[in-house]
Amino acid sequence: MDVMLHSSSFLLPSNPVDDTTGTRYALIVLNQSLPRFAPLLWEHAKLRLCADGGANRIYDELPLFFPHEDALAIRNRYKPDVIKGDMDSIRRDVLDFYVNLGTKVIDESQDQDTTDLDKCILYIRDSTLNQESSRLHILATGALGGRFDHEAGNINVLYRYPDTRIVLLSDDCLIQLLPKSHRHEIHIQSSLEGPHCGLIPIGTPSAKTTTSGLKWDLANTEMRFGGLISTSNLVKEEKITVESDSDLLWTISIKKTGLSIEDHTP
Ligand SMILES: Nc1ncnc2c1ncn2[C@@H]1O[C@H](COP(=O)(O)OP(=O)(O)OP(=O)(O)O)[C@@H](O)[C@H]1O
Ligand SMILES: Cc1ncc(C[n+]2csc(CCO)c2C)c(N)n1
Repeated sequence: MDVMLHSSSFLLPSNPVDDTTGTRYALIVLNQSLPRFAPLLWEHAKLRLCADGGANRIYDELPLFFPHEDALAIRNRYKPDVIKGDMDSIRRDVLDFYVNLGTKVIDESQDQDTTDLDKCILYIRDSTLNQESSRLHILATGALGGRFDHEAGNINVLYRYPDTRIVLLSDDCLIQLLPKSHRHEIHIQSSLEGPHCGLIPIGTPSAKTTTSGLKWDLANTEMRFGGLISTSNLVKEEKITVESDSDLLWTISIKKTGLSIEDHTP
């Protein structure tokens, strides 16, 4: 079984690991408050999308990260490549502003069966930047800590596209899928993330999960809702390994320190 490597090095101001592994990112801004590390993710990303009302967040909140600079200059500098969704949340003034800047707008108001996040994932998967030899890793901000139906829809996207590397982010934590098809090695950026973490068998129960590097490791342990699931676990080592007979969600806390704008402004 192949090993899949995971690292939250996209949270690092400079990206030495990704410079060597060549990982390329696409960013999706959802319609919730921007996390404090939004400018950093923006700079790392090769492709930047706003899901419908996410564009309002870029317009309204990005200038607040740069209180000493002109708001218009910031809005011009942080231009999304694409705004996609059912367009029921983006404001008219915001839409007009980005259309004038040359952002591509894709109105899919006819599709009321998939979420705006879904629509953005499909755009990235079909993008010419998403080459077979080097797939884009997708980071989605504002995915957690809001309305529960939206959160569940966001998590469902991880299961809809299990072959696409997607990380859901909030200010406080991140979530990603660990497909059962691989063994997983998670390299912990201990200055930026942890120690709280969890392994959650949300889609289907797991008869056997085995881990190393956690305070409460699992050894061929069963996990299921209604029984044991691994919440409030703690990272003990720099490398965590996970092997399971089910797809699992991995979640880890993001530290409050070391990720503010002052720490990375070029
Ligand atoms: N409170 C929230 N919690 C988590 N994710 C959210 C929340 N609000 C929005 N999102 C995410 O941002 C995307 C765009 O948000 P937007 O508000 O434009 O959606 P929407 O389709 O208008 O939602 P709705 O009509 O259900 O309120 C959503 O598809 C969802 O992925
Ligand atoms: C069973 C079922 N439940 C809810 C919706 C509604 N819905 C799901 S995604 C979406 C788009 C949000 O931007 C909307 C309105 C549906 N179509 N089918």
